[in-house]
Parts: sequence; structure tokens; C-alpha cells
Amino acid sequence: MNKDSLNNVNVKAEKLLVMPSALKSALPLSEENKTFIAGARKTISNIVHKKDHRTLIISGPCSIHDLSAAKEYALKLKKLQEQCKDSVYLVMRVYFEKPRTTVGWKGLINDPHLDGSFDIETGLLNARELLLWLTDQEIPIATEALDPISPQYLSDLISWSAIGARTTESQTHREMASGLSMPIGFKNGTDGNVGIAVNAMGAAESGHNFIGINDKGQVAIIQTQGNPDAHLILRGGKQPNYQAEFVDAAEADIAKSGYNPAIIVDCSHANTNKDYTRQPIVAKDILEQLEQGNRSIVGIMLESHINEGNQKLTDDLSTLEYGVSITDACIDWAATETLVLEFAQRLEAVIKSKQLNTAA
Ligand SMILES: O=C[C@H](O)[C@H](O)COP(=O)(O)O
Ligand SMILES: C=C(OP(=O)(O)O)C(=O)O
Repeated sequence: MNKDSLNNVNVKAEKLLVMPSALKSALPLSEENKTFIAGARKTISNIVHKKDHRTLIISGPCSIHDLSAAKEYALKLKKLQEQCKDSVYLVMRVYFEKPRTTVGWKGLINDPHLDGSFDIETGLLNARELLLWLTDQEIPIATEALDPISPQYLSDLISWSAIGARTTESQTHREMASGLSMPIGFKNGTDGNVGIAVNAMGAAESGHNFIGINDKGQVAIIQTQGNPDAHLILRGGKQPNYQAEFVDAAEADIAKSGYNPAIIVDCSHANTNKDYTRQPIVAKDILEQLEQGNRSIVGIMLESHINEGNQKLTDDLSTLEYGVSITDACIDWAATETLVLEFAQRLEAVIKSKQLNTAA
């Protein structure tokens, strides 16, 4: 590293990382898995464009920190998908990158050993291995696209992505979203500003030219054609924004801007004032809006884990409880199952009564 009085003044060290193409060659996707992921992306795109009237439910831990627990959760979700497939499309929330308000553990890629050793190469490897395992089980995967470089390593395995509340207004993230290969949801800002997410939808649907990296890890000028499947995620702000008056106002804002009024409601975060036990209350309200004829809500998101609540990450990893979030608090599996089954059952009635399509 070139470090002197003018260059890299605040940089302590640098280390080369495996090339994206090398990681992908070491952990490749099979042809069957490619077909599965292309199908999952198409299904989600059809839901976003209301050609498929099932509702998307994105459910999973706030963050992945334990690969075994993630696999156990995934198998439960897979079984549940079978039971609700006529009205719901279940996608697992597999979040490896956490945006922090100030500082804190930034996720499995950044610090896979949870000890401040920042073994990012192992983090990417573990993440790709888990994504491959989940895809082998035919579980569609949702994640947050936070780091603008990591998609080169992992995004072939992802069927839905979010841009988070802290980055929706960032040009870098809008440019990245314009080139991502899967449907992309933009969260409203942490203060509740929906306008920035609507602007982001327009930015992401346009083509851009920007500096990025390619598959070989080379710095490149990336030219994108725009992402046709951008949508809005309501996550609350200074106050919750899942209620019909806010959903209707957001729908009107999107339509006025000329974009597809497709909305996912995040049943967690500021929509619960960070009280995880309120997630079923938010989900029930959305269900009622759908029953009353709402056509803009295409999905909900749940922060859910095997066991409820959350726990602090401390230096003593031996005290960590299995299947409990180390970031935001989650509902447990029993609550998730009850919520999803009721949602699916009541939606089935809506779909039947309106004779809507459930497949493209
Ligand atoms: O979803 C997770 C958190 O809400 C987000 O990463 C911010 O976390 P923090 O406020 O604890 O840093
Ligand atoms: C960080 C998240 O959400 P938000 O961007 O809404 O805070 C998240 O969903 O993990």
C-alpha cells in the first residue's frame, strides 16, 4: 500500500481479496439451481407487477450469524411453503450485511467469527456456501444489497433484494440497483420519508454509467439498462406507516410519478416501534387491507427466528443462545407459523372470491 503524508493517511492496512469469479468457480451454481433462481425471480417480478396475485412473504432472521440455525430455520420455512403455496410465495430473509446507526457488528460477511477479526474472505465463502445450500433445498432468497462490491460474489443466488432505509437516498445504491438482476425494493427513510424511496424507484429503473468492479475484480465502467422491478417498502419512520391511510398515500405518490404502485410492508422496524411482539398486529392490518380490496400491497416482511427476542453480542461467544437474533428482535417460529398460515388461508379466500390469477 502506498502510504505517505498525502495518501492513505487514515488507512491502516489493505489485503487483497479473492476474485468474484474465483469464488464462484470454487462454489458454482448447478444448471438446475440456475433454473430455480430464474424461476423465483420471475415469480417475484410477476407478483410485483400483479400478474400473479399471491402475496410475497419475506421471512427470516434480522441477520444470519449462525449457519446451523439458519439451515434449521430454512427447513421449517420450506415445510410451511408447501402448506401455503396457493396464496403466498415465501422467500427467506437471508441478511448478511447490516447497516448500523453508528457502529456495531456489521454482519456475517464483515465479521463471520463474531469477534472483531473481520475475516471477510471467510465471510464471503460462508455466505456463498449457505446460499448454495438453501438453493439446493429450493428456498428462494432475499437479502439487503448494502455493499456495492459484494453482489459480484453472491447476487447470482439472490431472488429479491432490498435497499435499506439508510441508503435509499444514496446515488451509489440507486446505480447498483439499476444493474441488479432481481426485483429490488426501496425502504422509506428512517425518518419516514417515502418520497426518497419513490425517487429511488425512478432512478433504479433508469440506466446509469458508474465506476464499479467486474467479475474479475477489476475496476470498470459499469453501464446498466435499469431494473424494471423496483418497488417500495414501507418500514415506518417517526411513526408507523403500515395503516391504510399511509399505504394509500404512498400508492398515490408512486402512481403520480408514473411508476408501478407496488408496495411491500415491513412488519418490523419502525412499524412496530421495534417491539417485535407487534409484528402480528401489523400483518393482520395488512391482511384486512387486502381483504378490503387493496391492490398495491404485494408483500410483507417479517423478522423471525427460531426463538423470540434478541441477545447482546459480547466477547464471550459461549453464552450465545441458539436461534436467537444478535441484531433486531424477532418473533419465534411458532408465532411465524401461526401468522403465515392465517395470512395464507384468508388470502386464498380473497383470491378465490375475486378469481385472480396465481401464476403468470
Ligand atoms: O435491521 C437492523 C437494524 O435496525 C439496523 O441494522 C440498525 O441497527 P442499529 O440501530 O442497532 O445500528
Ligand atoms: C436494516 C434493515 O432495515 P431498515 O433499512 O428498514 O432499517 C433490515 O431490514 O435489516
